[in-house]
Amino acid sequence: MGLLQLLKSQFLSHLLICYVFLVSGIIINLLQLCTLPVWLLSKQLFRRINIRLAYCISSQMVAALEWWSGTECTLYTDPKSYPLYGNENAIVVLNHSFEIDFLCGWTFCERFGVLGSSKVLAKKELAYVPVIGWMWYFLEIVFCKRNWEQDRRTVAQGLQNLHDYPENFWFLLYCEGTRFTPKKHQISMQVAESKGLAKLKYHLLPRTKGFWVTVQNLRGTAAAVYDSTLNFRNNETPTLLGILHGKKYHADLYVRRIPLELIPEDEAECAAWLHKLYQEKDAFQEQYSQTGRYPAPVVSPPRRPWSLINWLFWSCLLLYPLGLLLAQLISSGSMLTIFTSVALCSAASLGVRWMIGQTEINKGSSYGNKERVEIKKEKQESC
Ligand SMILES: CC/C=C\C/C=C\C/C=C\C/C=C\C/C=C\C/C=C\CCC(=O)SCCNC(=O)CCNC(=O)[C@H](O)C(C)(C)COP(=O)(O)OP(=O)(O)OC[C@H]1O[C@@H](n2cnc3c(N)ncnc32)[C@H](O)[C@@H]1OP(=O)(O)O
Ligand SMILES: CCCCCCCCCCCCCCCC(=O)OC[C@@H](O)COP(=O)(O)O
Repeated sequence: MGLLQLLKSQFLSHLLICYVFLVSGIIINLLQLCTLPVWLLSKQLFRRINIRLAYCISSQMVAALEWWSGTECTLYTDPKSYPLYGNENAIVVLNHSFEIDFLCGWTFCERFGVLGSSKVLAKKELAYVPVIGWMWYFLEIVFCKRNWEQDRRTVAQGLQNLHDYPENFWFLLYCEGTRFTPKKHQISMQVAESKGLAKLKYHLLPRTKGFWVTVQNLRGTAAAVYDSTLNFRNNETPTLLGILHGKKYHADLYVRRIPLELIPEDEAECAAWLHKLYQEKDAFQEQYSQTGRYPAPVVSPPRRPWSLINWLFWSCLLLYPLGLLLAQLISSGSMLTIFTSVALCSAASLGVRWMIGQTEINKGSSYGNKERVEIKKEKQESC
């Protein structure tokens, strides 16, 4: 084992990375809070400042993926579409089977210069996650309760607000609505059967309402849908903990650019279009699992140094005072102070472990786990 590999496997390294992420994140969240009065003076200035502050947080996770774990991300796409990536607003549709799929998405955002402004239709629970969830408030991320009756107005309003967004953004939509598990797959295929839809092998049945409302509300704002299919080589199941331990993965992303005008306006036609898209995505997955390739050439953008520079900046800024504090603590010899410091470090470490838990599929929600009869019963009870 090399020295670097040894360093990556050490608990102390992980503790320091988490410390930098958590403390810098909270400082940035506080700075974001201070930008609120700017909204009253200039909404666009507020947005531009918050794009940059958000970049300082999300790019730390990208740096962990690209520079700490050395994970490689390969893009397969049509070379004619390539120059448009990062230079237009787009709706990204991505399969939802991996714990770090969002992080690979962020990596591509970083490489095409839209990381700070990237958006997602996120479940409401994520809004309460410190650092990331709080950062999202200031980025005008659209949250949903995964209950159409409650979401239809708020989601449409959130999307309308993005009409005059001052910088290019990608809006990520996981149409499956939840991470893939064998049980959720089995239940969603029962729904597909009952609706006379073709069965999917690698995806859950897509939820069509969020897609339709997104396309309708971003017409004139977004130029295209980027249909994206992500896989990892060697059947790996990557995790955020793996990244933290410096494990290297290799992600392959296939992107097709579909102009927004090609998507039907009528709700039922739009839903049928999405179901067809997922059948095509399923075929790409099948091809990938058989051949390890997608039907497009490799046009990979290289990783950029900015995420690493940002990470080194925050590390230097926060590790220096930590070192001084530790030295003072040890020389003070006060057991109470040492005990309090150890307790604080443990609490911070547990806090980050809880945040990482949010990305773990086995700790995922029960959404999509229930039979249709149960859902109907719950909806009737809540009425
Ligand atoms: C060049 C490079 C290109 C690309 C790079 C890639 C990506 C980078 C881009 C951006 C990155 C940005 C940010 C990333 C950072 C972090 C992201 C992290 C995570 C956040 C993700 C989430 O939180 S996912 C969860 C939330 N999102 C969604 O749920 C979206 C999808 N859902 C919907 O659209 C839903 O319709 C809804 C949420 C709007 C409403 O929910 P509801 O449950 O009420 O849905 P429906 O009305 O659709 O459901 C009822 C109908 O569904 C049928 N049904 C019942 N059971 C099932 C089942 N198990 N499966 C499928 N369908 C089911 C039911 O029969 C109902 O049908 P009807 O016919 O009666 O309507
Ligand atoms: C520098 C690195 C330091 C590591 C710090 C860890 C920080 C953790 C950040 C948590 C980010 C949360 C994003 C979670 C995205 C996600 O994957 O959400 C799941 C939902 O789609 C669907 O949920 P479900 O229905 O439960 O499958």
